[in-house]
Amino acid sequence: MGYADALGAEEVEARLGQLPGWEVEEGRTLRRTYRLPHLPAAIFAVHVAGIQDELNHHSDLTLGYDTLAVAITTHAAGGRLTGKDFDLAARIQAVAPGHGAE
Ligand SMILES: C[C@H](O)[C@H](O)[C@H]1CNC2=NC(N)=NC(=O)C2=N1
Repeated sequence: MGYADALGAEEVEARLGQLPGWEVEEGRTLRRTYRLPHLPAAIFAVHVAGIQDELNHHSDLTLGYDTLAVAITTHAAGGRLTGKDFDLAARIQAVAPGHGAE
């Protein structure tokens, strides 16, 4: 199985278990909305954008007044979930506390 092949339901659940606060929508999209009450959400968005370019894997980001909503799927897998989606989410999750994102 290649790295960008769609994951099975069991593997999706296992990997989701490592990402508190994230949810899977319709088995196809990995989502989390962060709230940033103290620091600018836009700075967090720029940091996320840099990680995405480094990984060459990109989410849809929605910037709000004090929120950043992240939605991740793999277009090359027909909009299904792959290991790349979970790896990106884990990288975002790792830097979120430094931005006061909760
Ligand atoms: C050519 C380049 O590798 C592709 O377009 C990449 C870029 N970022 C991507 N991001 C996501 N989420 N899915 C993709 O299939 C994808 N493909």
